[in-house]
Amino acid sequence: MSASIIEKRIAFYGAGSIAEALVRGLLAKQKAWPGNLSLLNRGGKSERLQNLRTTYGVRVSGNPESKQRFVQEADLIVLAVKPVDCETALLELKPLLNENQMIVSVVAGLTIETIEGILEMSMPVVRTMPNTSSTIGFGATGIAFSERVTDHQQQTALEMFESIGTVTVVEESLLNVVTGVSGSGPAYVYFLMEQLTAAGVQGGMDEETARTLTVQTFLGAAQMVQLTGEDPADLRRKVTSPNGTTQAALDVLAEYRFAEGFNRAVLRASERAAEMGATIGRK
Ligand SMILES: NC(=O)C1=CN([C@@H]2O[C@H](COP(=O)(O)OP(=O)(O)OC[C@H]3O[C@@H](n4cnc5c(N)ncnc54)[C@H](O)[C@@H]3O)[C@@H](O)[C@H]2O)C=CC1
Ligand SMILES: O=C(O)[C@@H]1CCC=N1
Repeated sequence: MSASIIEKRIAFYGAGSIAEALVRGLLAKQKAWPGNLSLLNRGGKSERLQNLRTTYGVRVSGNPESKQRFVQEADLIVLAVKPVDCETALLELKPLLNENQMIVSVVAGLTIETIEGILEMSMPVVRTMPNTSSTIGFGATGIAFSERVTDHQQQTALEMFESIGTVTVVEESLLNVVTGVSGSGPAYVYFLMEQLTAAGVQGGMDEETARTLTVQTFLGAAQMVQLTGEDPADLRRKVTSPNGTTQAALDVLAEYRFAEGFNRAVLRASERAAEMGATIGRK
């Protein structure tokens, strides 16, 4: 059997933000045919599903019968519902699955053991933590495989996520930390961008000018790290003239214990992933 992702039929169980990000990324990179992708949601003819069909040309369904058919026909089932909806979703999937298919979960905190426990069958399970930048091919995904995943299936899953960004294979126990760092990470970056723009506006700039300067600053800084290979701490020191403006700003951040707060925030996200995961299947 071919490992190539383009030949696979993929059913996304849950048609929310991350499912759309993955679909858009795969289609943009021509790693999937729209006719091989189905986006399945709860509820009948929702406006969201119709929009997804119109925008991407994919198959969509919120109707239990056609949802079942799309799942049964699929090679890969991407579980993309909120943690709170996982148990119900897995119980709906259970009678429809066979061992030649592969489950690819993107759910924060949900362990391979919990998935296997709810399904009560030995399916190949891939646990991942992508992020929404996958939409534009700049995703960062952490990935771990259950013992049942064959080498071929690993290649298929890796190809899927490599086509929309970088992929890092990790021990499953690290995936909650991956969630804190890169799964939730884009939100921290957007938050910083919001603050930088707002400060520019407060200083007297118009919104557009502040936003243009902010976006280019983030793009430039990320590219500097990637293209020079230099340590961010060294690059930071090069911006920071002794007793200059940057030092003055960093002193204020230290006064507000920004580093400590930020570190706590990321670790709290990881903890939260574990907490959410622990509630699944314990009803
Ligand atoms: N949004 C993000 O940046 C990321 C999210 N994730 C994970 O992806 C999962 C989904 O997150 P989002 O896309 O943000 O959520 P979302 O709320 O946008 O989408 C979830 C979708 O699942 C549907 N759904 C719920 N129960 C269902 C069922 N039984 N059958 C079919 N569809 C059902 C809902 O109607 C909703 O459209 C979460 O578990 C989250 O941890 C992972 C990485 C990044
Ligand atoms: O906020 C959340 O729970 C999800 C997981 C990673 C990003 N969004």
